[in-house]
Amino acid sequence: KKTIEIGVFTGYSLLLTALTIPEDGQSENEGSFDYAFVDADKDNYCNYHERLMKLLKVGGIAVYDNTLWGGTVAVPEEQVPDHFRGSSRQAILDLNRSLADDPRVQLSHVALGDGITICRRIF
Ligand SMILES: C[S@@+](CC[C@H](N)C(=O)[O-])C[C@H]1O[C@@H](n2cnc3c(N)ncnc32)[C@H](O)[C@@H]1O
Repeated sequence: KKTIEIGVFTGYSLLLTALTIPEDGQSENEGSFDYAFVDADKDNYCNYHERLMKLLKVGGIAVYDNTLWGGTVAVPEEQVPDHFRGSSRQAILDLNRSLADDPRVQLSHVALGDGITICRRIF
């Protein structure tokens, strides 16, 4: 019912969320969000994750977009095309590693679009 989105742009993904939440859905407060969708500046994904671990309730879901980064997260460094290189790709690699090591969440990676990672806060 309570959702937050970081990186709204056209509002396309936010609209999908808005159409899905119940009529009495709303947005605010620490430890109380059911759902978060993150599709903003990749350099801050790890920071957003730390904030969301406080904002989400236990059992709440955070979804991170672009976690395949064009598939280059699974490509040897020397084979990554130049236009995929840079701080954003490094930030996605850092996020993927830190989520895999994060005992606060259960993870599911979905190879949909540019990759989404679904995290459920478990404590
Ligand atoms: C890829 S777009 C998001 C697309 C959106 N999910 C949609 O369905 O249209 C990324 C958005 O993140 C925003 N953004 C970038 N850095 C941000 C920041 N530090 N804080 C909040 N939003 C940010 C950009 O302005 C842009 O609107």
